[in-house]
Amino acid sequence: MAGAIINGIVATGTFPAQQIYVFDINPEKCEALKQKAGIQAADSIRQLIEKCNIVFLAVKPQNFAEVLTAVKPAVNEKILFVSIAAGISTQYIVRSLDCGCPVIRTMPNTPLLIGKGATALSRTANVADEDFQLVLSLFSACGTVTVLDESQMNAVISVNSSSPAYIYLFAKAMLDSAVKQGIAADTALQLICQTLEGSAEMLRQPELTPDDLIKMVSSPGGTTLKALDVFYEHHFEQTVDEAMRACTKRAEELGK
Ligand SMILES: NC(=O)C1=CN([C@@H]2O[C@H](COP(=O)(O)OP(=O)(O)OC[C@H]3O[C@@H](n4cnc5c(N)ncnc54)[C@H](OP(=O)(O)O)[C@@H]3O)[C@@H](O)[C@H]2O)C=CC1
Ligand SMILES: O=C(O)[C@@H]1CCC=N1
Repeated sequence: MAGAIINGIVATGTFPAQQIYVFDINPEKCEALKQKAGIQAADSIRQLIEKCNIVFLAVKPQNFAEVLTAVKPAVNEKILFVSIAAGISTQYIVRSLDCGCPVIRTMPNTPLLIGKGATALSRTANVADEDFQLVLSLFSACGTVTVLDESQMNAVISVNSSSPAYIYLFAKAMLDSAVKQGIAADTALQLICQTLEGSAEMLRQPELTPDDLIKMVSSPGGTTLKALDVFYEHHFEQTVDEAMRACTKRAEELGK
């Protein structure tokens, strides 16, 4: 994800590459990011903290304790932290650093790689408006941004951030079925992608609800109703609800 964010920021010229530093515990990944995006590499977390006044925390939630322990000796209240980690609260970051640093908690998604991300953000009360606007502009350079209360930041993972995986799974299942029914995979993929894009655009029409849209497709006595019958028989909506709640539960566990 760090790579996706850096590439987005550099590609859109939102921030000069020479002013961006990266540190990854794996020197090869660090070098690859440096070469690909034309940015600088720091030798250690400490050096990174000393060079930067906005620090993105982009490690897995399981690595947060060790990273914050390494950050703590060099931290000061002027550094703004931007976390992209699932489940990690701003309170946890502030408490671990034992410093009243401003913190922005974000939840981006992988379509950010192609400038089509959807990022949710929340902030601690001491984040300056101009700093928040700057971080909003970094993410909005690679997609849309939505500001939420932090209390919603675990649940939103299931909505925008883990959800690309459910959509890819659905697309894969459609693709497999299309191939089994004799349609060439590349043809089916094009049709599925255009259908997903078109359907998303239809969902954006404020006067049409998802139920209205389902009705528009479902001719009486026709094919769609037969397909929907199978989905309902297999409790499709309940399955999606259970999956999204499992996602949120895992975020809560990761934050403990
Ligand atoms: N993937 C996604 O779609 C999304 C991910 N996120 C969040 O982004 C974060 C990163 O996820 P993702 O990019 O998938 O994970 P990755 O494992 O790909 O990236 C994290 C990187 O941090 C490195 N790392 C581990 N420990 C340290 C350390 N102590 N100091 C410096 N670097 C370290 C890892 O190295 P190593 O591999 O050796 O451990 C790895 O290269 C997570 O918190 C996740 O919740 C948020 C939204 C979407
Ligand atoms: O699977 C994960 O934990 C991360 C967070 C959201 C998307 N990927």
